Amino acid sequence: MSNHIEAKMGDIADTVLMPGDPLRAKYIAETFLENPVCYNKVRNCFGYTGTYKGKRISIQGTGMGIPSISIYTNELINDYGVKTLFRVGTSGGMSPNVHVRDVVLAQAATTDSAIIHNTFGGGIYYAPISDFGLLDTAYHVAQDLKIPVQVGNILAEDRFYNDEMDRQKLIDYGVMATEMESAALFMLAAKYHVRALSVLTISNHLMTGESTTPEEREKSFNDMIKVALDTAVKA
Ligand SMILES: O=P(O)(O)O[C@H]1O[C@H](CO)[C@@H](O)[C@H]1O
Ligand SMILES: O=c1cc[nH]c(=O)[nH]1
Repeated sequence: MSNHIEAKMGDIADTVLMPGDPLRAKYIAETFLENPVCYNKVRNCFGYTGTYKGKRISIQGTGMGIPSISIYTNELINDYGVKTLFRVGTSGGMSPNVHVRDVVLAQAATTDSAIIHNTFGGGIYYAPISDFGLLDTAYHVAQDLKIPVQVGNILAEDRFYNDEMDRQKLIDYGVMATEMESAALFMLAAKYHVRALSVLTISNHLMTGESTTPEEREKSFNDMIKVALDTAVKA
């Protein structure tokens, strides 16, 4: 048991998919895993372990934002020995090159997070990046599955509602889409020498106004999940 997860040691696999929405964790476990067992209901941040194509995999909801995912990432790594972490989340499109329902592999996560800056202090602006091995495998898994993916820099921002961000400048510098967690996931994975990747689905587009329904955000986006699960099996 850790501060926010009631699982016993050994209940959680060494590879974990991490959706922000705990109900998406339930959906993934019940839809994709064989023999899913729920190991966590603390704060309704559901966690499940089962098998996928013979590999033991866990799915852990993380809640929204860098403070919340940082708690689960720290505890999964340090209290349960997790070695490979995939965020599977929704993301707001920014670049005109991405569209609703597209899958994005986050190569790096630009951020305005004070947590990241305060970790280093001074004039350091740390560049959180995903694990290249996972990124490479996910890219080729997606090609094999004939699921189009875009790879590149995303934004992990502290505020969902943020009308002060100069989004056009970020787009001009190659940032494709925004979400709220990947920078912390990548930084903590680097700190503890484990592997992390974010596989995202564009749920809405901030510049064009395209959108999806809350039900679709909870229950669909199966392409993203298949890419993450098949990468977990191969990586
Ligand atoms: O769909 P999830 O994984 O929660 O991710 C995105 O959705 C939430 C905002 O609605 C934030 O957590 C953001 O990163
Ligand atoms: O953080 C997020 C996630 C999805 N869509 C957004 O606009 N922002």
